[in-house]
Amino acid sequence: MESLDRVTLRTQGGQTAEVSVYAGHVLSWRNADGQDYLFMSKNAVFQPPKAIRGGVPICFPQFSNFGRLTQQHGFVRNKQWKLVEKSDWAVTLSLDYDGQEFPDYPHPFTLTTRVELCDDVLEQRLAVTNTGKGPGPMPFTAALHTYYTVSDISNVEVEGLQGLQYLDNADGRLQKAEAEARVVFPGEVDRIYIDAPDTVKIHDKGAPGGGLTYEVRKRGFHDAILWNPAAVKAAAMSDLGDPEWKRMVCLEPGLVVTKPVELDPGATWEGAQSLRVLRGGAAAL
Ligand SMILES: O=P(O)(O)OC[C@H]1O[C@@H](O)[C@H](O)[C@@H](O)[C@@H]1O
Repeated sequence: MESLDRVTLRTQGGQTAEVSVYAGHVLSWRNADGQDYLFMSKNAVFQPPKAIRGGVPICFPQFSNFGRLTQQHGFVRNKQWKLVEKSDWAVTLSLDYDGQEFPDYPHPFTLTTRVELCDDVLEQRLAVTNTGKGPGPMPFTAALHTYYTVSDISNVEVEGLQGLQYLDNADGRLQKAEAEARVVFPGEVDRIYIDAPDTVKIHDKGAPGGGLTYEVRKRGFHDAILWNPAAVKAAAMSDLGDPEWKRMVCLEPGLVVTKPVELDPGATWEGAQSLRVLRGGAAAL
């Protein structure tokens, strides 16, 4: 069995984040009381090449089936990455792809992720360089597939998506308009919001201590995916049991539909997300 090397980041205030070298994957983000803001399934499998169910899987060079690969969400979440550098509060990991393993993706690239923990903010950057050793421009889609811990999905409202167009994965990818100021989860929700704003908030009214808000800021990623599988789909997932699906919601900065990227040889693209937890009056529940 390959080992799943982990790096632990710490702030002076006592927050921690664990990052796995396998998959370049943020596994946890805990406050000083040990509360994990990122959901990790009890049934998650930490055995390469399985994708890890929870934390922040990186979907690249393809989100879902938006691309030519047969692997849902691409292949970097199933690969061993390299540790580039680390300090108490930041880590950089990278993955080199030589363009050989997947005939449908003959584009060599270097992918880097940097995770920084600073006071109450977790920042994650993703950068990709087309090495120029493949055939011309490199097409890709991507997402930071972030799983948040919630008290119960029935307590969750997502703010910032009203008026946007979205592709409804739970309804044949029909394009629809979001009418709600606060999106709720009466059943399966699996949507790609097109050209989403750079700040979206997840309100969890049932979180201990009077509720909390996850403030998700993104840059470089134009779209945002919102996902909760609900009972029927969750039952079909061996690494997400019942009632665990009630304790998670995914909000994923994505580069999927708006302005698809064709990265020129030698060029670099960079995107990032910055996560913060608001409580009390700041949470505006
Ligand atoms: O089971 P996976 O491959 O990790 O994917 C989980 C989900 O990821 C979401 O981003 C997709 O929108 C869903 O359609 C998908 O089911």
